[in-house]
Amino acid sequence: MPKLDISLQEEQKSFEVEVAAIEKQWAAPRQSHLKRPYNARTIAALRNSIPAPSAASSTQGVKLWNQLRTHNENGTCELTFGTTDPVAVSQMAKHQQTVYVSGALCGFSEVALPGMDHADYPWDTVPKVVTKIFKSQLWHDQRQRQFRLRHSVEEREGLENWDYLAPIVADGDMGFGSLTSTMKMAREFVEAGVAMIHIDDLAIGMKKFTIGQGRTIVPTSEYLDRLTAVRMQFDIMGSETLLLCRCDTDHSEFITSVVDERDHEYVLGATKKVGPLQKHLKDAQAEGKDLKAARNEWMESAGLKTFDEAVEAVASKEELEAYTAELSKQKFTSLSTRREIAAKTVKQDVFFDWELPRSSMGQYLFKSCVKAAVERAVAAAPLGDVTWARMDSPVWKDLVEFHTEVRKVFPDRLFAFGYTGDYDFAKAGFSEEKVKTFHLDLAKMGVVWQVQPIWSLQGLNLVTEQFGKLWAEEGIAGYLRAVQGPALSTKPMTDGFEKLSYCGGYLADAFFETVAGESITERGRALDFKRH
Ligand SMILES: C[C@](O)(C(=O)O)[C@H](CC(=O)O)C(=O)O
Repeated sequence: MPKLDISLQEEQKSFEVEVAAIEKQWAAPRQSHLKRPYNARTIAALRNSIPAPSAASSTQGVKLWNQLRTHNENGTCELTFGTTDPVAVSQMAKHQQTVYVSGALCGFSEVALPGMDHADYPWDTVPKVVTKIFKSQLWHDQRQRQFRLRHSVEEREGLENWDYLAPIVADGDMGFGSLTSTMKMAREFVEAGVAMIHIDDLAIGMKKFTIGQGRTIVPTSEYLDRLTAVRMQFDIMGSETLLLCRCDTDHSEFITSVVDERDHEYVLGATKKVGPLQKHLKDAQAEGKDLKAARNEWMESAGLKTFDEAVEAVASKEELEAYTAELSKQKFTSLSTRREIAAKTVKQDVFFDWELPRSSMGQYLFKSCVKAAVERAVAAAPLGDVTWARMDSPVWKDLVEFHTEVRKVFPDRLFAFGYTGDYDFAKAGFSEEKVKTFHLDLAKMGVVWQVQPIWSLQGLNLVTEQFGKLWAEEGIAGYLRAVQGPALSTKPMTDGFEKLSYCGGYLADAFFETVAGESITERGRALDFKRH
């Protein structure tokens, strides 16, 4: 094998040049808000000796960044939706600035074995869909450009000119494994041309949106490690790709471990001297009792509380004040320190055991609240560009609290928000008027990117069902009335077979012409002009 033809001095010099370039990129306005736990020298040494294929992702990332910053300045927002279909994406170009590739949708329509969104599909499923979508965008961009440029400058004035290259935002779920799988996934996304990916704090295999029970988050430290792994991979590739820090802390019921003291405030323990939950369940099983009922019975008997609530339950007013005053001297306090403070400030013994309620898989019970989500979002913010606290329902008070509190620490923070298909706005107390301005009210708090992630599931299902009925009942007459007619007469025209432009006929002709000369397509075009 030939050796690299480079002297030691040249090698060192090119390394120093690379380090300087990285430092310059990190200091530029696009990235200056990011704080890494590593330095440019470490990253430069982790790079290949030729540039990584990240140009498209960088271009799209910067484009998205500028779009979002502009929305932020104007108090407006981008409203997009999720799809995995290139045809749908081509129409989105007319009304949306961005495209969302949803993991849930990929899990329904892009895998051999579909299923409910438990993020249980292979780790490269979503990156592959991004590849498909981005290539389709490039194709539309190319065929539109070629179509336009075969016309004179004057003629072009009246031709469509859409921005087909809408930045793609994609679902990276929880990173799909350890640090190296998270890095591989991030790399595939960048190579696919993604503009932004989101990474959440759910435990692997613990995304449960069906029965609700059992949604589990990882410790703050593990969440930050995931985000750092993605950031590092972006840096190794020198890409400008955006990282959206999503946290699913809202309504999570468990946490996998108590290794990080930042989470201790929210872990629930038994405050009554009961036996362990697992033993109670085993006994119930042996006796043939209903396990769900047995679990509920145990939960009620255990007096579940956080440590602070346990203190509050036994302390006098003065003792509680002394406890709280001592506690507020530091930002995060571990359980053992909390115990020490309680021992000093509260006369009565505080019984609290977070081991007793642990699940059969070892999870601890977690009491989710907006404050916990805010703390995670604040800890994560320096690693990413945008923040999203996924919420199960649109509780306006919580939304205001979350975004206001994060902005107290990061005044320019950009946020994302996801509308799930079954949000019950009426139940959440919204009037019709308030729903109408909901997205704009959110935008005023910096929520500049808003997505209906699963439109393809709810919307496309609905449209397909309606069309299926019409077609079965009315045949071609129904088709002409409800589909072909409006598609051909809508202005701007819904792409379909418009002058062979949308379907790429002229682009294919251009390839033939370039290779074999004009004559090869003459007959075909003559026929085409007759048709239109
Ligand atoms: C955004 C999401 O991650 C997705 O996969 O599309 C889902 C969507 C949903 O459940 O509506 C999520 O919010 O977790």
